[in-house]
Amino acid sequence: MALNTLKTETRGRVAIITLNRPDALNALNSELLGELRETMAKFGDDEKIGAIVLTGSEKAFAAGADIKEMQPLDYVGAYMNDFFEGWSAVANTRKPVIAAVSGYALGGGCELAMMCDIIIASDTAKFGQPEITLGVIPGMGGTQRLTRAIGKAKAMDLCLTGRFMEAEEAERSGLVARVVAADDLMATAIKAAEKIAGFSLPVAMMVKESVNRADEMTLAEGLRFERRLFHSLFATEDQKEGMGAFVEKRKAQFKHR
Ligand SMILES: CC(C)(O)CC(=O)SCCNC(=O)CCNC(=O)[C@H](O)C(C)(C)COP(=O)(O)OP(=O)(O)OC[C@H]1O[C@@H](n2cnc3c(N)ncnc32)[C@H](O)[C@@H]1OP(=O)(O)O
Repeated sequence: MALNTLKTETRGRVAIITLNRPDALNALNSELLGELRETMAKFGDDEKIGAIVLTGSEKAFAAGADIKEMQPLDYVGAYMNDFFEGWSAVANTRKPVIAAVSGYALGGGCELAMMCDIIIASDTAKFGQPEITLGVIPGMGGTQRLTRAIGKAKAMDLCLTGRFMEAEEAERSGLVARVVAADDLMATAIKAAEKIAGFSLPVAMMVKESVNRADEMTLAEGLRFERRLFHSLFATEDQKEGMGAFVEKRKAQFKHR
């Protein structure tokens, strides 16, 4: 498939997807969504890939959904097409995804970063949900995922004022896992992805699934869900290998089985 709005490459077991609409600060349009869905599905199905890094440009991870594409929408059109529902496929990617964020991550850009599992930001990153300035509210999860990530006080502040939050505040608030110098962003994100991809893939996928359940379940349900997944891992070769390697004082060689 020829890609117009993305670039992709693989490095060992890590896939790197770069948003590539430089003239529009990587604004998220339908074409980009289609290509991102296909690419995520392709890497999701590829047994040789253990983790994905999603990034943008130095100036913008993504400056939001494409306002020029949205502007002519009417209510019936938006409702009948369930506009933005397509992003659920990206959020539901089962392999670990790291967002490497530099520059603007606004509106849908911030929401896309929050669909990923770990956000690593450069010290130039700016996060925000400025939809209120356009006469709308966030529509790709901003009011929900941001509130879960940073709490009601900060989420209300960002969504109601539309102000941008610098990387340091984003890390302090719990949105961002790590902040690094801009020059180190990709190396740091790829190194973290390589680390994850070196572990057992089914185990990494179960970690992701179980942590994500914390947002959806009561504590009692979540603890039971986690424990059942834990029990199931004793049926895998990788549990035998991981624990065997520890006991034998050697490095584990996981087979993803
Ligand atoms: C998914 C939802 C429902 O939650 C909704 C959204 O995501 S709504 C969009 C939220 N995002 C925004 O409101 C940010 C819009 N962009 C900006 O405010 C500024 O571009 C900026 C502050 C990020 C950067 O400003 P500046 O450096 O001055 O660059 P510009 O000249 O403004 O932009 C360059 C170029 O990119 C186009 N652009 C930027 N953002 C978008 C966008 N979200 N959609 C479409 N196009 C965008 C901008 O129009 C410029 O292009 P030209 O007009 O020069 O062709």
